[in-house]
This record gives sequence, C-alpha cells and structure tokens, in this order.
Amino acid sequence: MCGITALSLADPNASASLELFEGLQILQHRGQDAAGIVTCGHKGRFYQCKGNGMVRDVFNQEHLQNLVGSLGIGHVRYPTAGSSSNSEAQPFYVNSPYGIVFGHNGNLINARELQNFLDFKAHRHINTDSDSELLLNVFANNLQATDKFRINEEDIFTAIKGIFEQCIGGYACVAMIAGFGIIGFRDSNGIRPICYGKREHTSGTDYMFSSESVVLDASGFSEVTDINPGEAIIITKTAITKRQLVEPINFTPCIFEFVYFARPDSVIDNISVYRSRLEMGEHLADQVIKKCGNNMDIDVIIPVPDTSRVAALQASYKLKLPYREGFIKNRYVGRTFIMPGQQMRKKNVRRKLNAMALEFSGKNVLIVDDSIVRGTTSKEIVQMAREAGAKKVYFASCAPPIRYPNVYGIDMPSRQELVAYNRDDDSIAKEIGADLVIYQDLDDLLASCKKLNPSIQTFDCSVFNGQYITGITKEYLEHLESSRNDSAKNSNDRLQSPDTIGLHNNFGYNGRS
Ligand SMILES: O=P(O)(O)OC[C@H]1O[C@H](OP(=O)(O)OP(=O)(O)O)[C@H](O)[C@@H]1O
Ligand SMILES: NC(=O)CC[C@H](N)C(=O)O
Ligand SMILES: [Mg+2]
Repeated sequence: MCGITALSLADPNASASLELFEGLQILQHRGQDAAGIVTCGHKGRFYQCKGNGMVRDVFNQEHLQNLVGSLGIGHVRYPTAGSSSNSEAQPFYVNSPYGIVFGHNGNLINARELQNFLDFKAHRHINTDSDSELLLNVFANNLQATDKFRINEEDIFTAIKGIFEQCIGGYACVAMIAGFGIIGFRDSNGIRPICYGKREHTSGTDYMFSSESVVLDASGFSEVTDINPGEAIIITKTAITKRQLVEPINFTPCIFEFVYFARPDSVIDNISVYRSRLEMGEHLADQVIKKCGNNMDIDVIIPVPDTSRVAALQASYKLKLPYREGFIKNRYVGRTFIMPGQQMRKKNVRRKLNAMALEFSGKNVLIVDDSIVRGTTSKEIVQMAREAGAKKVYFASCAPPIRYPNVYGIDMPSRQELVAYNRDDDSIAKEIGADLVIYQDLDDLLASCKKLNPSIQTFDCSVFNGQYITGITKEYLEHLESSRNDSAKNSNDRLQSPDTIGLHNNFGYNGRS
C-alpha cells in the first residue's frame, strides 16, 4: 500500500519540498521500501530525489533545499509488482510529451497486456517491471495523441478517461505536468483512497492531494474531499477543474484500509478509521462472548501494538475486562507486515515487541490483533506470551480469516503463505500455538464501516471472500502466485539488486539521485 501526495503552492517563489517531505513522513506507514519527491521550478524544470529507504533516510536538508519549486509530488513505496530495486522508486518520469512525473498507489491486473500494447502499438520503452511505469506511459501515450504544442484541461481529462478504459485494477494516482500543474485521479471502483484539500493564503489558494486526510489536517488544509471513483482533478496556477470521467460502476473501497493500513486519525470516504476500529472492537467482543459462552475465563485483554489498540480497548469496555499494554513496542522499528521477505518480518516482530511478564504471569490472556495474515506476528506473540508466564493464550482478530490473495495493492500474492488457507479455526489456533482463535464475522466487519457512511454499501473484501470486483482470471492469480511468492521475490530482488542504477540517477550525496 503506497502513499502518494502532491502540492501546489499559490506563491510561485515558495518551496513545496519541505511540506511534501513532512507529508511523506506522515504517510510512512503505507510504504517503507522507497521514497521520492519531484518538484517543478522555473522554466518548468523538474528536480528529483528518490531512493530506497525510509523518508528520513532518503532526504536530508540539502536535498530539500535543492528540490526547487512551488509544485511537487511525493511517494512512499511498498512494492506489489516488479522488485524492490531503487530504479522502481517513485515518482516515475517521462520527458515526452510535455514532461510528466507520476506516483501510483495500487496494482494493475492487466499489466502484461499493457506492456504488450505499449511495446507493439505505442512503441514506448518500459525500463522496469513496475506496473506504475506502465500507467504513466499509458497516460503519456494518450496525451501524445492530442498532437498539440500546448495542452489544456480537456486534453488531460481525455487522456485520463483513456486510462480508465485501458487499465484494470486498483489505482489512486498523482501526476505533475511540467510548468502546467498537478493532477489526482482514482480508479472507477474507488478501491484505493485519495483526497484533496485547500488552504487560503495571502497570495492565493494552495492545494494538496494525499492518500490520507491526516496529511491535509497536519498541514492546515481544509474542505478535505475524497476524489470520487472515476473522477479526476486538475490544479493549475489559476484554477481547479474537476470532472467525473466515467460513472462509478460499483464503489468498493478497500476494507483493509480500515482494518490495518490507514492511520486511525484519517477519514476515508467519510468514514473515520478510528471510529470504524471502535466498531470492530465492539463486534469482536460479541464474537468472544459467542465463542466462550459461560466458560469465559479471560483475566485480561492485551493488544498487539500498534494497529489493534483502538479495537482492543473497545472490546475490553464491552467485555468489562481490564485492558493492559502487555507488549511494549520499540518505536524505532517500523511495520513488520510491509517488510520484504519472511525472514526479515519474523526477526523484526521480536525486535519490535517485548512481553512484560507482570502482565502475563499466571493469567489467561486474550490477545487482540487487527488481522492475522501470514501468522508471523501471532506465532511469535503467542510464544512470547507463554514465555512470559501466561496460563492460557486466546487470540482474537478484528478481521475474518484471510484466505485469498490481494491484487489491488497489498502484497499478499500467494495463498500458500496465508495461515488461514486450507485451515479451520482449530487448526489455525494449533498453527499459531494459541488455545483458541476468535475471528470477526465478515458481516460484522462490513457493518463497522457501513454504519459510519450508509451511502457506501459495498467494499472490496476479496482477501476474505475471493470476490474480485474487477473480475480476475485463474491464469492471472496463478501467475501472481508463482512470480511473487516469497522465494520468487527473493530471486527477483537478487537479479535486480537494490543498488541497480536507475535511468535518472545522478549518484551524488548518499547515493541518492
Ligand atoms: O499475520 P501477519 O502476517 O504477521 O500480519 C498481521 C500483523 O501485521 C501487522 O502489524 P505491523 O507490525 O505491520 O503494523 P502495526 O505496528 O501497525 O500493527 C498487523 O497489524 C498484524 O499485527
Ligand atoms: N502498494 C502499492 O501501491 C504499490 C504500487 C506499485 N504497484 C508498485 O509496486 O510500486
Ligand atoms: Mg500489528
């Protein structure tokens, strides 16, 4: 799940880079592999800094000073296609036509067809295995078709409409055209989130796009609005233009944003992520009552930091059981689920969390997590709870069992890697070493979000029910599974070393471009 942002400042002499950098730091939880910013200064010239690593590692003060211009876009990456190579760090750039840079959150399921189209029909060179580079080139190809010396908003809308017709999958995107402005758009099912806001200024109005509203709040932007599925917004120095380019066939935001990905202080599609997690905790408590009945012998509820805290607290209120922070999190270790490779994820759960014996010793504990995906966290956590002296360890998940791959921007390509695949609750409990495992019902999870915005009645729940809103072929799922399972990814990354020198890198300070 990547993070995207774009900024247009009214004052042409102001610098966008620092606010973009701060925005990316706020979006860090959406991608830890790579980060990048491209700004646009006088004469429409682009300035770029991107590379592998966390936001704080990729940029220093000197970079930010040299990222000149009052317009810019930024990206944090969590790869779902291609490799982790720094040549796939975003934003991507093409010089023709007009000079375009592009940032993408999501994943395309017709990448192979697009690759063939761009190769055989459009004759455009694609230099990486990233699906985002394909998206950018489809956009560029559609703009090229205008054959104009200077384009206008109408031409851009036509080009984006073409993207909606050609590209299948989940995509929320930001783009910048040299000397022209910034653009935001969202796939016609609205799977991935993107919003925008404005900030009045003595010199005019600033605009910002972001994956999550928390960035806009923190930067003082107001009138925060979600981009509709199938809508595009163009912001130039003089105007903001909105256009619904295709009718949303079925609005299905990704439910996993609410379960895990998004920050609790974000509001996505008019649903407060925080409130949805409170609801999830409420419903989870019902499941605990249902499953334990009169035999409930739980002494304490313990969350797995960070994401499950909100729901666990609410479950403890409802169950009238004490809530205790039994696991202490090392604040300097990032999110483990989005780390590349099983070995790294496993090692980092232990580095990140430490069980305090005084909260576990001699107690029956109910550990609450937001989700159990590969079971990496739960296996380690249950063992740590036992080592800390717990008598019985029950494990509850705010999401239902995950049994299907994700194809829209979450790196869960292989069923074999999912702990719930081909297992029932009892064998999952056995696999993670727990005495009992309790899962949220899918209907209850849906109710947790629907209640907060009744106008949205459908969500992408494909990881739970295997129903893919865009349609999907068996061949694609097999290809995804074989090309992106953990061992295949390791060999991809070995072939494409993270040190691969991308086209637009002029290695300077810190090896960043
Ligand atoms: O079953 P798994 O494959 O381990 O995946 C699920 C776990 O991974 C995530 O935590 P993560 O450490 O990424 O982030 P958090 O600190 O926001 O909870 C999620 O919150 C679960 O704890
Ligand atoms: N998680 C994402 O949004 C990934 C974006 C894009 N598919 C990439 O791999 O870079
Ligand atoms: Mg977690």
